[in-house]
Amino acid sequence: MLDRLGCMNLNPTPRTGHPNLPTRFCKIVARHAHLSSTLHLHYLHLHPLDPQDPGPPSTPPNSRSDPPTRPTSEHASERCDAGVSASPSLDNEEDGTQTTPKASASGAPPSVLAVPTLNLVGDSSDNSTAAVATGSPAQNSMNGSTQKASYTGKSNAIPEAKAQPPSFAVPSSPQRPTPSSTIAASTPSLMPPPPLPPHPPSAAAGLRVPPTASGLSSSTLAPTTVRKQASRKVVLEPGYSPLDWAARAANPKNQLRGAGLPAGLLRVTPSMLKTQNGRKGRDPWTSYQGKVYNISPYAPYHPGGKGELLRGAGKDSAQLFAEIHPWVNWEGILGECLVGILVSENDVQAENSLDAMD
Ligand code: HEM
Repeated sequence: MLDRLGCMNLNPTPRTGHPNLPTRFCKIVARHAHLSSTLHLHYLHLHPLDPQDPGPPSTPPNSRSDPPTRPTSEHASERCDAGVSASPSLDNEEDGTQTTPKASASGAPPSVLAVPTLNLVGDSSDNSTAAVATGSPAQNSMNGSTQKASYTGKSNAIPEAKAQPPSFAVPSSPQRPTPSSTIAASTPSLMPPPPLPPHPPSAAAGLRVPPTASGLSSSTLAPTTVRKQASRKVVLEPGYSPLDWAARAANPKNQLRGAGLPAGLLRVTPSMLKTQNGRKGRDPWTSYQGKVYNISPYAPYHPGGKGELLRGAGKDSAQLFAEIHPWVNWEGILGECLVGILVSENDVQAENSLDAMD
């Protein structure tokens, strides 16, 4: 009877949606051979899903006479496992030596029994037979020629094919023997592996400074440390802050140019400027951009100290000023201290000669 079950499992059942069901069922039967009669009934109840299966036999299964040498559990399991693909053994049972009718063949025409026998060998046109051999619905969608290549058509090769299902030739890229390709080869979706990501640029290439037309090198572009000099500001006396100076400069009565000067701007020669150095009771004057300023009133307000400011007395202070604090608004601070304009010695001599002619 178990042998009959194995034979019945050979029938292709693509409509069931679970092609592996017969195989699993046979294994269960092999483990529980003592319940074989009951399971047989269950199977016969499920079996009519096969359109070619006429359904349960007209006679009760237990009324049949099983062959005396077959009903062992091991043999049943072997036949079940092999029965998925072992159609040649079925042929042996279908020959004239087998007198007992098969369970699935009860009332079925001989063509039904011939279905499993033919198609492992080479009938590529019958995909349903190949589905029996593989037991996978997804594999059923594959063409039969591939399965034919896997099954050599010899009965002794069938158990090996069962133990290791045929590979359906999804050519995994030899350049990428990755697990993803293996999965793609074994899964029914057959989705190709994702493309390799582009190689990221190397760190050296990303950090390299491209050559420039100006010829700057990486050492030139390297951050330089700005060395900050210590402040040379002095502590001013109370009442001599920048705001105090601004308040004093805003009052024209303070006469920041100096006492005793004419109302207009003086024409100051370098020799005259040189004598205005702050000594001998003379106010210190300095020139800046062609103009002469009396720096005497600003000296106590100078943040850098009086001594620093008087370094420019009697001469031009443009260079010193630019070296120390070019951002300072000279004219804005010393505008009210303007004495005159700087002229050359020749210009003064010519002017004096003209005055003499008059
Ligand atoms: C001979 C020319 C001068 C010298 C040698 C000189 C020197 C200095 C020095 C050493 C400092 C301190 C800088 C620091 O370390 O913070 C200073 C600050 C200052 N000087 Fe002069 N100075 C001169 C002319 C002037 C003039 C003519 C003015 C005004 C028009 C002026 C306005 C200032 C101001 C406003 C500061 C403060 C700058 C700041 O707060 O950063 N200096 N000066």
